[in-house]
Amino acid sequence: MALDAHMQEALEAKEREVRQLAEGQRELEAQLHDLSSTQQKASSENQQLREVERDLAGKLEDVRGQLQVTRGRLDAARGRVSWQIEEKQSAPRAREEKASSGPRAASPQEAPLPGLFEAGDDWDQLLSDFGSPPHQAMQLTWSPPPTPRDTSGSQTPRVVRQISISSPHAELVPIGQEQASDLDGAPGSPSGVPSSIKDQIGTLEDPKEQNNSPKQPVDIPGLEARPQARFLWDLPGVPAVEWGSLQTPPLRVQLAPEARPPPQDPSLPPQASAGPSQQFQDDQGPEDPAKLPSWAETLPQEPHDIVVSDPGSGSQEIILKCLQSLESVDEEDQAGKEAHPGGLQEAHGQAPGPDGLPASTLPSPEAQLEAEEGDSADGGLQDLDTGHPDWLQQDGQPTPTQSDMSWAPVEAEIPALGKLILPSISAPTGAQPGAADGLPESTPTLPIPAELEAQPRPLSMPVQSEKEPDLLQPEEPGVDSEEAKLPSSLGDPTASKLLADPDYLFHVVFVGDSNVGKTSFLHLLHHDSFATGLTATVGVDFRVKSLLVDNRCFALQLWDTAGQERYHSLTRQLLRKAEGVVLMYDVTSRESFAHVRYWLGCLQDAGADTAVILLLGNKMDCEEERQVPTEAGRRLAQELGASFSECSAALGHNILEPMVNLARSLKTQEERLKGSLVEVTSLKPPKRYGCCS
Ligand SMILES: Nc1nc2c(ncn2[C@@H]2O[C@H](COP(=O)(O)OP(=O)(O)OP(=O)(O)O)[C@@H](O)[C@H]2O)c(=O)[nH]1
Repeated sequence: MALDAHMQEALEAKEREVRQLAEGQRELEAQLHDLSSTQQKASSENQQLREVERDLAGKLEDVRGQLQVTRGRLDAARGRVSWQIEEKQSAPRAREEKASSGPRAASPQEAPLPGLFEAGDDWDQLLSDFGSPPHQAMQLTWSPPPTPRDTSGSQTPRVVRQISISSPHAELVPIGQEQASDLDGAPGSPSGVPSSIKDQIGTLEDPKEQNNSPKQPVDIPGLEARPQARFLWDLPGVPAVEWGSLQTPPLRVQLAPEARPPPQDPSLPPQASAGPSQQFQDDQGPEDPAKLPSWAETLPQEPHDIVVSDPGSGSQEIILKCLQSLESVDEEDQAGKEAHPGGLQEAHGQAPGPDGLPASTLPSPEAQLEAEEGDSADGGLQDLDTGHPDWLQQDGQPTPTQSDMSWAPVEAEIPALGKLILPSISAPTGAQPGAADGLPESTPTLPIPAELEAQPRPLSMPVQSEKEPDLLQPEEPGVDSEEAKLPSSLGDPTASKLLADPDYLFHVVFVGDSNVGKTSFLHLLHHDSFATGLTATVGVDFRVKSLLVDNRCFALQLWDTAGQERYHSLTRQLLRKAEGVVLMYDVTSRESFAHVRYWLGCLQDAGADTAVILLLGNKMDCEEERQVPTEAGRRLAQELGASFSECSAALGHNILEPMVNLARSLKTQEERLKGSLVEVTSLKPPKRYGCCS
């Protein structure tokens, strides 16, 4: 019985436990239910949040796109407005200058356009700046900003090249008249620069000083008035024969003055570190505008002249301005052509100012490119040959032309040139003492332009003076001098003929991130010297390189674009006409390599699908800092269907060879395209005429 009673109690206790457990289970189930409903709510909220996020991202993207468009428009508007302001201001300024006695030194205060091209531009502020008349007369010059060295500021732009554009005309004639009696023929002294001008450009006569001095904008009153001036590609009514013809007055070469560097402005951004390239700049000590290249200008006296002061930048300023006024130019140009074939002032409704170039004189790059194409179709390639003196260096002895006889009277006889061929102009040996004399590298130094590039009609490019020591050819590995060479001499009739009538002309655009070395590469290609302290490219620049490859003369019009983002829209414009594209990256910068795809996208956007692409990794001399293996470059090139090469602009490795290969590829591509064109046309049914015809 006792056992039964115990059992009974135990059973009851168990039952109680079971009941408690069941209750606990119910509670837990209830909690679970609560939790799952909470979870459901949370997940639905999550879902909503995700949708909202997606919405916001889309809107953000839209806003970004709009911002970009707005930026582009502001950029274009800013360019136009600044030009218009300059034009308005230039007339009174010119009068002031005439009234003032003595040479007018470039004033750093008045040099830069307000805030132009600064990274942290407040666009509204800029526009309002442009909208309100400045207190000081603005001049057609951009001064380089002071360049305090700060290696930490890698994103800040390097010194912006100084730009000066004016349109001399009215006062060029007296200058030209003075010229005959005012040539000193001294090395480094440009021919045809009247003493008055020389006075104003101060240190011009001393080539060494020229090398050691910073580039300064110099306002030469005598070179500013040119009511009818038009840009090179836009010279209606100008007989082609006038350009480069030996019947025309000789080119006048004007070396820019070398002046003191502008006072340092602490508000301006420090110069960006160039990464591995720093070593080259460090050699120079604290960078100052002295490293900016000295410059030269050669002006054809008739009938339209453009003065561009920026060594090594060729037509950069002109093109930049053209691109800035892209939107308005076509109509205005058209109107101007109808109303006033000699110039575009009327189209703008502006009185011709003494030194102002109306904005309408700035054709779009497209117009320019088309003009060039038209010209080449019409009259061969004469106008595209810059007369670049590369071919003069075959024997290491530049041959002077009529234009530079006063510079280097002993060098050679004046070659007989084809009537449309503007002679190449070589600078005297003394023009760049640094390279030739073996001056220490620490001499401030930008490669002094000793080459005068001439752009004949209608590309009446300013002629630049830059020295071209004969370094490249011998150093160029892998390039057979028989296969790839520059025409030897203007005195050589074959060379002259080739230059006068190249077999091929191609537009090649160099693109790539800022600092990868595009300008350095091109500088080396043209001047056979590595340019230290180069400034960041502004807008675009172009030169023509003549190459003799496989017994064919190639004129490569090489466009150097600015890697800085603010100029990408300009680059995209150029890419539309590109036949060849050099996608350059820096082997020490993974980022620049990654951006190759971005540039390729730009190329595709521009519709230049048939362009021949060369992928070029620069700075291969910086092996220690290398971030992009050669193999990666090769693979990418394979993927893109591009040719590939690595080079070093600093050492001069692989400079000419890739260009030679590119020329060959361009030729092949052109032949291929021509072939397909023929096929298409031959498929056309013959024209049917009416029964009466
Ligand atoms: N070590 C080394 N430095 C180089 C080489 N090529 C160029 N640099 C340096 O790289 C820097 C940029 O060169 P740039 O030629 O101005 O570069 P870029 O691509 O034209 O730049 P943007 O004009 O801004 O587009 C300069 O400081 C050059 O001295 C090279 O082959 N080796």
